[in-house]
Amino acid sequence: MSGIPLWIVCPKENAYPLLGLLARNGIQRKSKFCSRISLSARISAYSSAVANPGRTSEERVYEVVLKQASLVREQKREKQRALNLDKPLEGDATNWDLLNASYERCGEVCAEYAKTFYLGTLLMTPERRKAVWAIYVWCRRTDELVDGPNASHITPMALERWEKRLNDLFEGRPYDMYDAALSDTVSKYPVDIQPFRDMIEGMRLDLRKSRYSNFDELYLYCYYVAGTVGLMSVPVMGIAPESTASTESVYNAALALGIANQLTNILRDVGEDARRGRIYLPQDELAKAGLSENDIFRGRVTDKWRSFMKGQIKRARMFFDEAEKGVAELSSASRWPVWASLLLYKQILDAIEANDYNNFTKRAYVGKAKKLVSLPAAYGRAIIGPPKLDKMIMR
Ligand SMILES: CC(C)=CCC/C(C)=C/CC/C(C)=C/CC/C(C)=C/[C@@H]1[C@@H](COP(=O)(O)OP(=O)(O)O)[C@]1(C)CC/C=C(\C)CC/C=C(\C)CCC=C(C)C
Ligand SMILES: [Mn+2]
Repeated sequence: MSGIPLWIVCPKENAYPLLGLLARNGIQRKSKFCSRISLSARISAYSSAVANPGRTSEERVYEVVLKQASLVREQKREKQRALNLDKPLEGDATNWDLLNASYERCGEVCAEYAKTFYLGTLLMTPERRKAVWAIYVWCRRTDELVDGPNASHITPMALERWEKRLNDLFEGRPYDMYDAALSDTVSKYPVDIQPFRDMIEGMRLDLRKSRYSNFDELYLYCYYVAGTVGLMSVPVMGIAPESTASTESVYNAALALGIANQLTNILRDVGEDARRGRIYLPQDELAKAGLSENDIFRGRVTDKWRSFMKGQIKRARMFFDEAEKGVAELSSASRWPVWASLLLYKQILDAIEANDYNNFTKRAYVGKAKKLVSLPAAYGRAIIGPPKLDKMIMR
């Protein structure tokens, strides 16, 4: 990534496995009148046999959702701290200038790599916007480790050093100016380190694994590399004060958006990934559809392939649907960028269909005109806030 130094030092201290078993899902109002069918129940119709006889990946990931949600509730109770969020940074003038310069650099990187998203962040309060930029840059740098120009030199040891560096910045010892911005952000917002560690775990997975036996394995990968982004972002973007949804259910929607985006990314990039020897699609589902690895490497669009792709697209859309239920619960200024990115990414699925499911040699992309139309559409949705509890009860 241009302009971002990727040197990393120090050995790893600890890895952090996912733990836990819990029930979940749907936007749960803080009312007993509203219940929903769980996402997992509906998704399982599209996920063939789950290989893991114990907990599913979804159950394991939900532990992280609950932990993050409880951190947010804890912080809500610390009223004074919450009041400080939009106050100027503390410390002497030099530190303050340096920190501001760090945040500005994060904003520049964000503007360069994700223009639409950057524009959306300009609607947020200055403090929230800077914090989202800092998270964006850390995610981008982490992704660049395994996906960027230096990716062939990246070893598990380099990822260990990156994780050590993450631990240090969470403890207030940043290595460089981008880290300094994130270090400041995580000291001010109730952001847990777990999703950050898990994203690094996703990069480790990318180094050692190029096949996924079933959807359960793929789900975990999608959580690591993208669901984590949702969990990192919500504490900063904030939940609307008038929201009656439970914190967990908003985090669940955020997780669903990350999963939906990553599934879409995988469906878009089937050909490109195959050329790198990677097949992210669940092997058991491919076999069930009568498709072999060679069919993918040869890249022929057959009826079997079309029918397989229809099922995959349907599942990705279910995750988008789940995510959509949560966007209205976010703080008003954060809804627009989230809607914009959701609508834009979801249209990649339409583009795959429009390409007659040829995701081997044709890249599905959303043209400028469609992008432009999506922005006011996103704005229209963003002005709708959380449903009122009395209306929910009457339904
Ligand atoms: C508003 C908004 C989108 C906020 C998120 C900002 C943020 C911190 C983004 C970081 C993204 C990033 C650099 C992730 C690193 C891993 C990665 C590249 C994941 C893939 C993204 C797409 O990138 P791209 O198309 O460039 O992929 P290639 O590198 O070219 O292959 C991902 C597919 C996933 C990114 C995941 C999200 C953007 C999830 C966003 C979820 C929320 C913001 C939660 C919203 C809240 C509710 C309640 C729905
Ligand atoms: Mn990538």
